[in-house]
Amino acid sequence: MPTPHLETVKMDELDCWRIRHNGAEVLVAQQGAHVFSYQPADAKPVIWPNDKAVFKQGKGIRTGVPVCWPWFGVFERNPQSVKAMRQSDQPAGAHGFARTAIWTLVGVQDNRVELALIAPAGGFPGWPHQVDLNMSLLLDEQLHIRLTSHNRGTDTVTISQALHSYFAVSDVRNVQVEGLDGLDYIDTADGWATKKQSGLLHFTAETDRIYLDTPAQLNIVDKDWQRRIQLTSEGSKSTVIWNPWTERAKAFDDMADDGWQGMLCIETANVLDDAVVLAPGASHTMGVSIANLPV
Ligand SMILES: O=P(O)(O)OC[C@H]1O[C@@H](O)[C@H](O)[C@@H](O)[C@@H]1O
Repeated sequence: MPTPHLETVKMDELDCWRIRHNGAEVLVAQQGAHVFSYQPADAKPVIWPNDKAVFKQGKGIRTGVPVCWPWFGVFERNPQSVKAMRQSDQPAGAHGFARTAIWTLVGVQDNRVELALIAPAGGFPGWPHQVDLNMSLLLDEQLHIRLTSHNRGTDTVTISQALHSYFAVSDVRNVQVEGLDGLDYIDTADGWATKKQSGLLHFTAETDRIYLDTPAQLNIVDKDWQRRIQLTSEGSKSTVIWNPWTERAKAFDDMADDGWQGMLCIETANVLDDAVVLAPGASHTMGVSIANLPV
């Protein structure tokens, strides 16, 4: 049963919950187990407040932390081992089906909420595997998000996935990302060319990159807002960094034309060679802890 820390709220068509702890607040939609707001006590929002986001059944929410699973991004760009898991003649939606599935609330304990997406008998439509998902949200001085995939079936299953987090920034042109220096990345906005990061990452154009062998800790340094968003990941060695910039932003009906300026996606991921292989009975947890710290 919900404790006083959890309250139900409705956002247009979607049932959602508000979690509160020591002045901090998180909002999560039942559809997609989708965190769409994280407001630490006495601070600016950490999640991008997109006033054009839509809360409709069957449609992804363009902010917060969409759960990309069991494939990431454009299906055809996934490793063959991930693509082989799907059995369907229908077009495959970008980022998989978990982000628009209806999850179940399975536990509430003080400042922790657990949601689950249990595979039906025979698996999911077009993806016939017995892999259950559990999402744990823990709110203390940070927000801790943990996504566990558990293979209950008898076949080995390979997935790619991401916690596709949209962060609020003062202006993406003025922030930097620490922790990537020297890493190889795939520049998907430049024909999937492999490149090497030199120094801090800053933003001057559309950015859509997959960083490989990423460390457990990355920081968004935002001097104008005098803050650092510290991301500490587990179970992930790849990170997607995305900002649509001017032209691509205009093509989205759920983003203002200038919305790209105030957002930055840093996506804790298991993609490309970092895809997860789940033997029968095996589990894998990918997570991120999000802290709002002074610069
Ligand atoms: O519009 P969607 O499906 O939510 O995807 C948004 C973006 O998600 C990012 O993860 C991808 O790298 C981008 O290529 C993509 O455009």
